[in-house]
Amino acid sequence: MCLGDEREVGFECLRVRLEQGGVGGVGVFLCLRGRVRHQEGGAEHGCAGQPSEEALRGGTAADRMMSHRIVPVHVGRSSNVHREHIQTNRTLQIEAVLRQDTGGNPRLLGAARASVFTAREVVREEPAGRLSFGGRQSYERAFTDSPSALYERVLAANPAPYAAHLNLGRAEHLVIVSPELFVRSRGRRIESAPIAGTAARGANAIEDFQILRDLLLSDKADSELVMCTDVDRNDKSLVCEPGSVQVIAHRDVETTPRLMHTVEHITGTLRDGYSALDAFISHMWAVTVTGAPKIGAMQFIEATETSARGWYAGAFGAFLCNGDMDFGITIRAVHLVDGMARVRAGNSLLARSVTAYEEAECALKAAALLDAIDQHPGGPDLEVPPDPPTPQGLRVLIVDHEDSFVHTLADYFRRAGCDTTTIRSDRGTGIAEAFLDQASPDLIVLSPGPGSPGEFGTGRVLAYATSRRIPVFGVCLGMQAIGEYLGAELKPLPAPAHGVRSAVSRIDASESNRLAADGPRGLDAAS
Ligand SMILES: C=C(O[C@@H]1C=C(C(=O)O)C=C[C@H]1O)C(=O)O
Repeated sequence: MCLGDEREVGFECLRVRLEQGGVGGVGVFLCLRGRVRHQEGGAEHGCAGQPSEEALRGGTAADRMMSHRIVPVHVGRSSNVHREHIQTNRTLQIEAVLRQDTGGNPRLLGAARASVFTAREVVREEPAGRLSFGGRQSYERAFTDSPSALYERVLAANPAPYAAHLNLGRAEHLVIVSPELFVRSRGRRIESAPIAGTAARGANAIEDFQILRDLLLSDKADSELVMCTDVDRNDKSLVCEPGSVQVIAHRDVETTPRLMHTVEHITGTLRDGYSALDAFISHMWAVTVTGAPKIGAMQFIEATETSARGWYAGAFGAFLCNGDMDFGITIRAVHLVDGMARVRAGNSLLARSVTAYEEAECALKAAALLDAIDQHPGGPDLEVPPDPPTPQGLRVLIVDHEDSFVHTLADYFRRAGCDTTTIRSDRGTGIAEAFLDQASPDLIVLSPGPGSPGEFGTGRVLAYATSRRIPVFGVCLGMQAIGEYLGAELKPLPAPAHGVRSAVSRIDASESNRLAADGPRGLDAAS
């Protein structure tokens, strides 16, 4: 299928091919260009169909196998969808915007012109409460690797619900790991899931939680998503039964290994006379990659994006023989052509957007892909920090006082290369000396536990360790046991603190030396 100057012509081509039907195969696999800009001088080619001989000769076997085929199938009847033409609006002249943005700096105005991020200056002109889309950040690298090898690397690092390696012919490839559903249908039910609101994942679950909390509390992310939802509901109302359009999830959270997003899920039931293809057309182009209100946002894109989007922000997926369809949005995609790998990224912009943040967000979205490109055999080596030296073979005996951190503790010691044994301490009697002799530990770790040390006969283990000069490390109840053994008095806290989150503060070296010199008597055992 070719989308040329007129989208309608393109869709009629598609419709004709779909309605030919009757040819074997499972469905029509499509990848649509995400351009909203008209191309002077005629139609574009190579969006689908058989790849050229030239393309088939190049690349690995896997690259060649990824060549896609169009198989006509029947998916439904003709469209009644009302279509609107996109008017080209060039009142905001790109050059003027760039000059304003760069203050006429020739370095920025020169070769980097196409990647200068001008969104804020332009958006500032926009009425508040309007969502525009900045799809202008483009990153590129020389690329000589195999496209299928890149796909495997990218996918392994970024598992995604909409992933594909498409051989587009003429040695042009797309590698896509998109998190975003464009629109899908199952029978009469259609569904989309606009994403707006992005943050980098934290280093661990605790950081993730804080980042997620900030994202959910972000007014800006909320406004972006709500505006997207309004447009998406509007898209659905064009083809759905009255009253059937529903937001079934609001600001749901979806994560990829490097990012977290807030997402809506919106469903509707197709009206009689409309097919999956109508649903596809009515959602074009997805609000999350254009903006709101849609037509004005597309005019903004026309006027301000300095290069045509090409495949970026289009859609890829399949129309199936049973009339269903499932399409993802072509974002998080690497476009491979002419020995270059290009990654484009964009984001939602509001009048209150701050350029630096938006720029950083684009870079963040592209980073996982760029890292995978850079890892190719001829690319720069990834810096892998050497493992810290680990004390091999130290025998650690962990005395278990019925606590829920015992095996976590053991895991820490194992990670450090220790040979770890865990033994449950009998209540009242502790650990038999014969066992301690047999274990012959280099370190004894007294675990946390409920109650007080005396209940576990910890004194017996400590006496054993002292007599043989074996170091002891105590955690919580274990530490209290050491304190009590050395004569400290234990007092209960005013209120139970088990399982309650509390701040941990770091004390400096002089403070810890003072505490050590004062001995455990100076400590409130509960602190
Ligand atoms: C357009 C992109 O991302 C879109 C914009 C998002 C946002 O503004 O937070 C999130 C996901 C996508 O809908 C992209 O990755 O290039």
